Amino acid sequence: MGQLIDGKAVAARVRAEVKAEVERLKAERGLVPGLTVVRVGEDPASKIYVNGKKKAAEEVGFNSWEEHPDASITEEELLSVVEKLNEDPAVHGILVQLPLPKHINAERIISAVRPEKDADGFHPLNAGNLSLGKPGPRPCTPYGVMRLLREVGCNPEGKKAVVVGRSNIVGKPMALLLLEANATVTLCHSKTPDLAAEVAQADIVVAAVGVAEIIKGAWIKPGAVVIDVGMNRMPDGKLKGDVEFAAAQERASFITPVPGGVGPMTIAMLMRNTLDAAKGRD
Ligand SMILES: Nc1nc(=O)c2c([nH]1)NC[C@@H]1CN(c3ccc(C(=O)N[C@@H](CCC(=O)O)C(=O)O)cc3)C=[N+]21
Repeated sequence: MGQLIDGKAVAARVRAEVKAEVERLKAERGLVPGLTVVRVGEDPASKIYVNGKKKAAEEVGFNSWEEHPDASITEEELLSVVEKLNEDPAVHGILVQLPLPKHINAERIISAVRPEKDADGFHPLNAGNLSLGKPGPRPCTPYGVMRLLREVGCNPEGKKAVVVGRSNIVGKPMALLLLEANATVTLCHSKTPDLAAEVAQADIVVAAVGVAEIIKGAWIKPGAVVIDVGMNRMPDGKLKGDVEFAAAQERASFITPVPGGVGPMTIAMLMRNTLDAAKGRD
């Protein structure tokens, strides 16, 4: 029976580390990191996340602001909101909450954020730096997954890692981070002919598909570490992951729950990226 990976507890530890560094930054340089979240219109799922972020920012001692324009804002107007934040020296981290309304080209907005202030690690320059193995902000969810692996003593080096899902915000950067950590990485997606056979090879499985319980417990190699990034809202309001949890836990050595696994880490790593932006990276 696999051990639970307590994402809430690890996230609290990350926040405590960030908090200690913020105190030092304040004392030594009189600098308070600032984070602004831009949330366009109303999206109920986004609200939970933004509230979690606000609480975390407060806890670690950041200045934290929210810009909340109406869904009717034009692309040009939103670009000038981003431009204003780019120019504001008190703002070290900018996060533009996705998804954006359909009339706005999200790619254009993300590219408008100054790469140094890109708290999400979504800017093309930062995506490029990740793929080149150069420093820079890392996408918060895969960055958090790497931290969870470390916490349970799972060093990816020499292991077979299978990532399911190839999104630009989770799957692709996840594969790159695991590769950087010297895993042998397979990136699976909707056109993968035999997903079960791929997953069955994996010492580390990262599920980031967005389909409830698509990864069956019986596929898991005994002793594998299973990380579930899925957050699927069921009709009863409960959250379910991408992994068939109980059956997978039978075989795994470690497994993340949903909720309480990867989700809280995403927010904690956002704090880490913002702190690093305020410190100035080299
Ligand atoms: N630019 C941008 N960056 C993001 O990182 C981003 C985004 N847009 N848009 C929305 C998604 C969603 N997201 C979540 C992160 C953590 C939890 C989280 O902490 N979830 C808790 C449970 C929450 C619950 O119970 O509903 C958990 O998994 O334990 C949720 C959602 C970040 N996102």
